[in-house]
Amino acid sequence: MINSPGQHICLDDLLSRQTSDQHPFELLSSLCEGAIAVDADCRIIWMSPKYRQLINIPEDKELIGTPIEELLPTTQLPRVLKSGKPTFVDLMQINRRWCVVTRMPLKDHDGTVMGAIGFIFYTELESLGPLFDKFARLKRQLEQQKLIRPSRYALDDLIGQSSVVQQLKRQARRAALLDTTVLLLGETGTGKELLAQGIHHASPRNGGPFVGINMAALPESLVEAELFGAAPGAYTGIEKGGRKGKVQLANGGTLFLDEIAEMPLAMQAKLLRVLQEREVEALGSNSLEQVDVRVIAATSKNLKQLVDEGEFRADLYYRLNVLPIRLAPLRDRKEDIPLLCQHMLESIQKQAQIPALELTDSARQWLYQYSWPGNVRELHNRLERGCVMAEGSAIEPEDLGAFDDLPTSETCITSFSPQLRAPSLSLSEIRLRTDKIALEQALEKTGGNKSKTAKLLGISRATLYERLKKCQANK
Ligand SMILES: Nc1ncnc2c1ncn2[C@@H]1O[C@H](COP(=O)(O)OP(=O)(O)OP(=O)(O)O)[C@@H](O)[C@H]1O
Repeated sequence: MINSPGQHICLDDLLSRQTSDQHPFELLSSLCEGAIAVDADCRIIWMSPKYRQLINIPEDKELIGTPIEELLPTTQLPRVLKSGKPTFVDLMQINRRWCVVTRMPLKDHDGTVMGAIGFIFYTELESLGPLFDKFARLKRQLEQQKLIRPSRYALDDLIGQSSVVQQLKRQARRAALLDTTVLLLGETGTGKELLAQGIHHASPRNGGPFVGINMAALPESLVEAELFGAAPGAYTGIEKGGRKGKVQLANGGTLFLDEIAEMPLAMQAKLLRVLQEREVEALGSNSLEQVDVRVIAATSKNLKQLVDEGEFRADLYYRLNVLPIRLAPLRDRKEDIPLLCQHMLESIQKQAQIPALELTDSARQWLYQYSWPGNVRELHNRLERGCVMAEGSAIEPEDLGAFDDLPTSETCITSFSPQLRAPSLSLSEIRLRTDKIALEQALEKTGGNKSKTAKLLGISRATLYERLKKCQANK
């Protein structure tokens, strides 16, 4: 999605162009595959005939005044209204069809947002085939390059004010000055790779390469050649002059071995030789090559236990465990969450070029009480999701997926609602009935006001309309 803050359509200018036989919006509509306009309350004020056809609305059905979310629950026009900023070239699914859309705010001469208009430019995405192909090619290249990762981060990029993070940075700075092997221990997503890059960056080796390899991402048959290289003729298809392994590529710098516990036992012996003798023997070669690498290994597993179970070589374990550094899980340093959120939201919004979005108080509270099994990576992913799902100018808990994994409230409701006690009900039927009871009660409380009902239930208006529709369809 691309957007640009300064662009909008001036409603007054548009209306002044009205001729007796042509509505001003129709002029715009002739330029595209369909268009829809809403007022400042998000109610439909106009829809082009082509748009009607696309969403299968009969010509004689009156739509003026209908809240757009009733018709299109996933519409992004409310967001454009709130932010006052356009979004250019976004993909949207309308009636199971992907379309390229552009949305613009409608403003008066004073710059007040009076409404918003959405245009569909392409419904036949085949014409965009070359663009999708290019995207797929770049994605493939990126995935291949994930095996060799340059050092992009310094220790200052490690965000956190908590005493554990401050201590971690001190340990890392000391480790950077020594040239010994470092073993990073921590759950997935705690920042082990980030720390490895930071250590390399702060070390005297920072002029040399940082070569990362993820042992879990390599099929066992490729490990030897990828890691230690292959001599010419070692196997069919090998390059003429042989192939350098990651160990040779890291010469003079740092080799980061991620998920070291996944390294096959036979390869562990070869790695030990690199650590002890500083020499490497390429696959199919009978000569040894001197290398000067500093190894930083990382694991989320209990390596000592793997040693006891015979899954990991004891001698390698002791060689790697010279300087162990443990990274705390996010649930043990929740005081870092606000600062992490601030940095991550800024970077996500800058990268996606979307307007700034705040977290609501309830979203902040949820972030604080959640247990974070996926640690900082999960926090980043949830914030990214929040930026995509949020409909207004703030991110709500449900935009972060707060309720996705929770057992639904039916377990509580069944205890007091006799309608839900029938033993023959399936879980989805119970869920549907629970939703229905909650919706009916909330609508009654708010006198049928949908915005207030959504707020009361802690869901967006789009979700409310979606649930109402589902309940109606399953009456
Ligand atoms: N303290 C931190 N400050 C800023 N970003 C962080 C921090 N910790 C982790 N991240 C970010 O979280 C994501 C995951 O971090 P990283 O890949 O270093 O974790 P990991 O422990 O190596 O995970 P895995 O074991 O699954 O490979 C990355 O995008 C990283 O930049």
